[in-house]
Amino acid sequence: MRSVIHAASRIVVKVGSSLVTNDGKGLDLSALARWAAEIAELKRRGKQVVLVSSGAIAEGCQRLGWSVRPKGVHELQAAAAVGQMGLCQAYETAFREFGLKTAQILLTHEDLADRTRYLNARSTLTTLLNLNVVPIINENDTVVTDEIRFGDNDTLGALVTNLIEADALIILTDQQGLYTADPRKHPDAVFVHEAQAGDAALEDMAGGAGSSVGTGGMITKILAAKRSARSGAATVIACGREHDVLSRLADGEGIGTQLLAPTNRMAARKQWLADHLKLTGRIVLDHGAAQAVRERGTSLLPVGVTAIDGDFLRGEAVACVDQHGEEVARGLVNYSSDEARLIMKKTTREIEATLGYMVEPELIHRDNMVTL
Ligand SMILES: Nc1ncnc2c1ncn2[C@@H]1O[C@H](COP(=O)(O)OP(=O)(O)O)[C@@H](O)[C@H]1O
Ligand SMILES: N[C@@H](CCC(=O)OP(=O)(O)O)C(=O)O
Repeated sequence: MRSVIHAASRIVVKVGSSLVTNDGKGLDLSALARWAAEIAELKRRGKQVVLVSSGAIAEGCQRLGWSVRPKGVHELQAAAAVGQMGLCQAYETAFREFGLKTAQILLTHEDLADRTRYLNARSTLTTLLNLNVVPIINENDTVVTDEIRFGDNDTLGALVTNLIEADALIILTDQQGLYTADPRKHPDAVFVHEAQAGDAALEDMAGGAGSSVGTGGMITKILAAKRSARSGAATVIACGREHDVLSRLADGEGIGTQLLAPTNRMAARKQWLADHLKLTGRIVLDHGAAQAVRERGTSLLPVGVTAIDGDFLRGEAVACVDQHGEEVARGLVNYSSDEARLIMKKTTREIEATLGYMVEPELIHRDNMVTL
């Protein structure tokens, strides 16, 4: 098995809390120095690298002298604020050794869910890459509330992979990769060298976090691979403690678990829609409309809509469901929920007569829609 990393030119590397903080015992500075050396080597080979690093909360707890991770959101946020300083200082120092500049980017779910902020984040990241800077990304833990958290950085890594249309996501963790079951609990579990990202069988193999330091476990890594595959990016899950892991992957060595993506790449705009986690409403389609959207990817006309749930504005993202409540598609609406309620079930000709104007004949244009 030859590693896909050999041919990848833009790579997102995610390092988990369990590695960065040496199982919660403060930042593992020697590990950070090793990854900096390896990333510098990848850059020397002409690859662009974005680093997604966890560890702020664990480092913050260490600095605050808290031996047990607190449960309260505000304590966790305070710990993240303290720890993020340490994390950035450590990376800045480590990369400076190799003449590389770093940039801190803290993202929230909302930054990637909003079209304008998403495009801004993408432009800033690609500008930094063109300036030969290593962007170091973490979740903006201090401002997010529970409902909108990525929670684990595997999901964030996948969204960043899609955001910058990277060729590959490398998730470094404390295991060699994916096993058929959690090796901490099942020592006889078998190692999985290669699979298709999105294969449902993988989700059954993967369990939760093995330590009290990590948050997602293997399941979030498998789901991150599935998400990254939507933009055509492959994912490699490998052990961050393995000697020269990144350079060996770049040499083509088949270490870790390789999760392959289909070769056709979804257009960036549709990809963004698929990642648009925050939906503001629901549109119920009649049988014919659901079939047309599902099978032929057509635009959604008001005439095919039987109900509107929720309050949304023009341009917001909504789910399109069939009569059984099953999600068929997601898309950006051309009309607000108030307008949509007035024009649903009506033909194109009736839109202007009802509203006094017509923005577009479609409620959702197919260019702004992704079928699921
Ligand atoms: N099928 C599996 N294969 C490998 N590891 C698994 C599996 N299921 C659960 N795990 C657990 O997932 C852990 C890695 O996830 P996590 O602790 O969240 O680390 P990180 O901080 O790197 O994200 C492993 O230590 C392991 O115990
Ligand atoms: N943003 C958090 C990281 C969350 C987390 O632990 O993620 P993971 O490394 O996937 O287990 C932090 O920096 O502490």
